[in-house]
Amino acid sequence: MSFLQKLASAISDNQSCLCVGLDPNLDLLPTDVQELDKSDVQKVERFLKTVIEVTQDHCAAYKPNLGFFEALGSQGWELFFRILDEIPSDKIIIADAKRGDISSTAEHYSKAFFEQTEVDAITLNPLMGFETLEPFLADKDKGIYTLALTSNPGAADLLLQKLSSGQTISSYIAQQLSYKQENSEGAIGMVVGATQAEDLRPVITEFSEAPLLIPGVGKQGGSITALADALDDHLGLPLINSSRSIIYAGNDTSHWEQAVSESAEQLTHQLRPITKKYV
Ligand SMILES: O=C(O)c1cc(=O)[nH]c(=O)n1[C@@H]1O[C@H](COP(=O)(O)O)[C@@H](O)[C@H]1O
Repeated sequence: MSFLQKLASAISDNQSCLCVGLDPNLDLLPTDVQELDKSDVQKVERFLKTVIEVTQDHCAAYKPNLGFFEALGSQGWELFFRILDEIPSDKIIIADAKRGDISSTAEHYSKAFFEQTEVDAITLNPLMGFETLEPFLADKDKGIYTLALTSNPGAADLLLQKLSSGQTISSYIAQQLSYKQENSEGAIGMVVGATQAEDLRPVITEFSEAPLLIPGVGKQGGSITALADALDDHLGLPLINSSRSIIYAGNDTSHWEQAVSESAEQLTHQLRPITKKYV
């Protein structure tokens, strides 16, 4: 099944465009997990397995962020593989790795993620130029999400700067990606921040069929209403990511698993005006 077919099925089967971000921070684990008589890696494993178990009825995708696994050392990398095995096979899995390097290195990043793991997609940084994306685009069963307009304040430092044409760098990236998609097997998507709703439209208009990965709702404060408005004419399927507001939702309660499940369910419900446009 192609990446785009799998993405469409994952969203329609779950009636949800929610992507649960797996960002395991040792300092934020629920108290009863922190108090387990186990190693840090074992605690994180227990935590993430439970998060996946209690959220899988309410989401279309999971996005493990490699930084949080790499911070646990070599065992963290092994844990990443075990966590991938826990994710149901009908979910989209996005490795949030934000890689980007010269082509010969990119070929190895592509092998590392697309041949050695079961992920469906990877996040990429296009700063080194568009040819660096090519090694990830040979297979129609795989997708890339390229940073286009990030959710953080620093998006203003570069991505929202204007070129002499008057176009922002974000819009230019989107335009170039749409040209690249014409000659690529793999699916090209874009990362755009929910916190940037007012600047989103000119960017996504340049590539209206792009699947979107949209972080920034929840802890970063992006508005779902403003996002729904900005996505009004967009054709590509969106995945809306939230990490901390879901996976640490239960930290102040004794039944944290239930709070995690409820927060995923609630966000899926809040995203309904967006989801129903696409299913
Ligand atoms: O590529 C990403 O996923 C990403 C891009 C971006 O512009 N902003 C952004 O927050 N992210 C990631 O999305 C997640 C957001 O986490 P929360 O703010 O906890 O929902 C983190 O894993 C970030 O690294």
